[in-house]
Amino acid sequence: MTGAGAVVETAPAKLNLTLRVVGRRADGYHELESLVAFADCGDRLSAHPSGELTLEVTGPFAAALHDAGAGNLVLRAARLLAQAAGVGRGAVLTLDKRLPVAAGLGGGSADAAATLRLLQRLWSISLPEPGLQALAAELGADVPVCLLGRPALMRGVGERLEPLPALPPTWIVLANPGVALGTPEVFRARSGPFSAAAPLWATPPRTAAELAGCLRRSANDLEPAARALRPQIDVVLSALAREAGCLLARMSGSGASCFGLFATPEEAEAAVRRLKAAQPAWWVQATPLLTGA
Ligand SMILES: C[C@](O)(CO)[C@H](O)COP(=O)(O)OP(=O)(O)OC[C@H]1O[C@@H](n2ccc(N)nc2=O)[C@H](O)[C@@H]1O
Ligand SMILES: Nc1ncnc2c1ncn2[C@@H]1O[C@H](COP(=O)(O)OP(=O)(O)OP(=O)(O)O)[C@@H](O)[C@H]1O
Repeated sequence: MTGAGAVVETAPAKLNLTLRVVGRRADGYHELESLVAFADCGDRLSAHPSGELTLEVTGPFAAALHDAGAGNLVLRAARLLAQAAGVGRGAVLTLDKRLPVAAGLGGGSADAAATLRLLQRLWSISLPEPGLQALAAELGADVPVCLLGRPALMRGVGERLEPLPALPPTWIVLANPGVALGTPEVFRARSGPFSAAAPLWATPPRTAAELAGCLRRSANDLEPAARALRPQIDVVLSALAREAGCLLARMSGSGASCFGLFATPEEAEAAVRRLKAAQPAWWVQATPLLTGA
């Protein structure tokens, strides 16, 4: 329930459909080339007008979020926006945490981006797009793409975004084995040569099967390091790949969440039923891909 004057935003899960690590900057951050898209499931954020800035976290993954205080990305985004826009007001914020935490689905980044959108509405302000994107980049590498919120080719450390034409209708099964994995740990553990940048496709894919075919030409370069740190990822990937109709199984971001690509909701939902029965402790969801159409 949201009361009078409340505004609501969704914070969709981010998927790295491909992720190439193409270099490393002098400051230690890695240069990436990643096809990013979003799933139609995520956290929910609501806000009421108030003089103070407060945050309450609810939902299935509230307890997994160790920092619901000042360090939370929602409050950091709110303070940054208020400062940049010269706003003296606050908000009573409620975050319904439905995405697993430290899971490769960009939950915190999606929440930060949703906060920027939500509070602009609540405070009746509209920052110019470049200024807003700069605030997003200050909050985290994945926040700019979450602010864009549509399929995009992400380069640099996440600040160079090329919006893409709509992707074909596709169903996603998300699976997380219930083990957290921190992004810095995975980047530290990555070894081996950097990938070369590569074109995504000659012509945009028209079906889920064609999309899977294009994605197969790239990988998630963070997968080997993440799998070595959390062997449960191997179990998730092979379980997804065995499901009837699964066109591609891959890890998202720095893990440990993985996704399977399906052409139909029936196949995706049947896979979820079987995976939940076999692995009751996993978080498993079927959801459409947000195609950007
Ligand atoms: C792996 C991805 O999720 C792919 O979309 C992102 O690159 C990570 O995005 P994020 O979680 O928003 O990352 P940040 O919170 O900015 O960075 C966390 C840490 O990950 C490492 N990091 C992050 C991004 C990047 N391109 N290179 C890095 O080496 C850095 O050690 C950094 O201190
Ligand atoms: N609102 C938030 N939601 C989730 N995590 C948050 C939030 N605010 C701060 N954090 C912190 O951010 C860290 C990363 O959490 P998040 O769920 O965004 O990871 P992730 O899904 O692996 O992100 P990415 O895909 O961007 O690497 C955690 O250590 C978490 O405590």
